[in-house]
Amino acid sequence: MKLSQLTLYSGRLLFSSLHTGGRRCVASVRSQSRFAKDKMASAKSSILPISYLSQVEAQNVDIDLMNEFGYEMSQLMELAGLSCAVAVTQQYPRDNLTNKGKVLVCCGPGNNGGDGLVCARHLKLFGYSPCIYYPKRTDKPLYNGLVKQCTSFGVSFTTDLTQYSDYDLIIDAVFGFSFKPPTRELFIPVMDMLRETKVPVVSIDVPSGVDVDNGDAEGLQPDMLISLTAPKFCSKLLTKTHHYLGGRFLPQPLIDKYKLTLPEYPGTSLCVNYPLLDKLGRLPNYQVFLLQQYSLLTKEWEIPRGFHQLSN
Ligand SMILES: NC(=O)C1=CN([C@@H]2O[C@H](COP(=O)(O)OP(=O)(O)OC[C@H]3O[C@@H](n4cnc5c(N)ncnc54)[C@H](OP(=O)(O)O)[C@@H]3O)[C@@H](O)[C@H]2O)[C@H](O)CC1
Ligand SMILES: [K+]
Repeated sequence: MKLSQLTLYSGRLLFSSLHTGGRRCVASVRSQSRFAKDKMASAKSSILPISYLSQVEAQNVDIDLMNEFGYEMSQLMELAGLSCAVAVTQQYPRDNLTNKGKVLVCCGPGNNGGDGLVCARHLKLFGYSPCIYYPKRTDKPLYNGLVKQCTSFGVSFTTDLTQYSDYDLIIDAVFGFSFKPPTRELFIPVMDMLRETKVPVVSIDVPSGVDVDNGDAEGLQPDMLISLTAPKFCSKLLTKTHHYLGGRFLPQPLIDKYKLTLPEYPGTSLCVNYPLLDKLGRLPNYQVFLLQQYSLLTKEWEIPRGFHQLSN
């Protein structure tokens, strides 16, 4: 099945041209296609792409959350790490995985690593078998507590990166939005492993090792990215990556202050699956395909909540 053009307009999913091998599919979209043309002829599309944050903005949002809104870092980290664990269960349900959820969680020295420790604990609670690689531990009460919690929950730790192909998934919680290239020596083995492995890699907040503002076309291209609060500019290069937004803790005044356009979280969800755009601001093909499958399956032509309108 080949979809050659898709337009999202006024909250409805409109197919303007669909080529398919199945007659039933052709018939079922024809009336929608006519509807799409009528609508398009009479109206102008509105554009609501997701907002991106620079490195400095992301750091300022963090500071504002704590200084202006009374959050503690441990609260933010708990919500961030939990949303990552939930997103992983949605994208990679445990029972679909060959080793029933063996996950290597690679944690760095900063808060991104802290998110990884929280995520590992929740994955354990969700029935996965996480194992943590944590080469540079931070001796602060927050991190010592997170390590203790993981140990108490029976999460194991490893210093061995050679057996990575035994895992179903690898979580990249090495560096987040404060990373400054180049990568220092201690982290080169884990960065090499993340780039080379064929095991799906899930990056928390940003793909580790890439320039947060400019990205890196040669850098890590994870299979899944969970952006926290809002995606960072570097994620614009990740057009084949499953993308989720997590960290549901932004108060409206901060959304307004940073002029953020973000998808709505459905109901009580802690994360939302949301497409990243390609360089030209279009949906990448696989996301189009998912939307199309959703519509054909459910016969609903409304965009699932969380998918915003995109321009022509
Ligand atoms: N508001 C939110 O969205 C929240 C996000 N959270 C998560 O926090 C990270 C950002 O955390 P931060 O501690 O500021 O930064 P990092 O985790 O990216 O890493 C900083 C540490 O990494 C070291 N570093 C930096 N560059 C390099 C390098 N090239 N090689 C080796 N090590 C490097 C840095 O060392 P310094 O010596 O330079 O200080 C730090 O040790 C965000 O991305 C989210 O994942 C919060 O959990 C909740 C709120
Ligand atoms: K990361």
